[in-house]
Amino acid sequence: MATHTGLLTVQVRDLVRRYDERAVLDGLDLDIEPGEFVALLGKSGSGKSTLLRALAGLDYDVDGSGELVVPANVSVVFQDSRLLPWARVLDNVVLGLGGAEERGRRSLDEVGLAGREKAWPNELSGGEQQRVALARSLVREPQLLLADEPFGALDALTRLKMHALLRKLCAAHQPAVLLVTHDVDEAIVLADRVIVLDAGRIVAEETITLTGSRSAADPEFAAVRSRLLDALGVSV
Ligand SMILES: Nc1ncnc2c1ncn2[C@@H]1O[C@H](COP(=O)(O)OP(=O)(O)OP(=O)(O)O)[C@@H](O)[C@H]1O
Repeated sequence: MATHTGLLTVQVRDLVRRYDERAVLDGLDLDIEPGEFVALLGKSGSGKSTLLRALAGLDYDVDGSGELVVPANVSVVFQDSRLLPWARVLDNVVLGLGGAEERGRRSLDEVGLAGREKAWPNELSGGEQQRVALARSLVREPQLLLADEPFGALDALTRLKMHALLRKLCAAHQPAVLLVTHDVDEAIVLADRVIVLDAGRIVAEETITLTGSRSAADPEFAAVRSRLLDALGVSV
């Protein structure tokens, strides 16, 4: 059930989610403030997508318990764009929002796709399709944006462009964000706070105080990366 608190955008207390009696989330606590960008790292199978699905309300049939407060207006972006292949780009963006064509056009302009309104999804590159998915999410002005490895399938150069775009969009729309990623550098570049999930709980947290373009060459960047890799059990 979705509830809006006004104080915190997300409030998770003692969240448990089980598959076949195995606790994948094991008493997890998490707060996200309005407009805060949180990146979630964790080994494969640590429960990142399970947490995201719980926040998105997409796991109503899963066994578990705990307190979960999320806003009413949540958008989700996945690794694949999940556009409807039989609907043109603009129609995908405004799907279900009667009479929102002008807003949809503005959203497409914001993601750099002005002029592509009438294109079919399969006429776009993977990166362009993810831009449409972002436009579709943000045109709804969500209080919370959940993103599950949204750039995971893109090449390195396109990823960098998408990082810049996402930062710009978040500055303009100011949703709270929970971004699941495997990429430690992506987490540091984008987030206000990076958390690490292990064995169903948050085991490490870094508040990112780097300013400007957040260069990996910055010694502070390297120090944060090293602590996060440590928490992930990766020795370098
Ligand atoms: N529907 C399901 N039925 C049974 N087990 C599941 C189901 N969904 C997830 N799991 C299990 O829960 C655990 C956590 O899965 P989850 O997808 O949340 O991990 P993840 O951290 O997102 O992994 P990855 O980084 O590989 O995407 C895994 O062991 C997975 O096999």
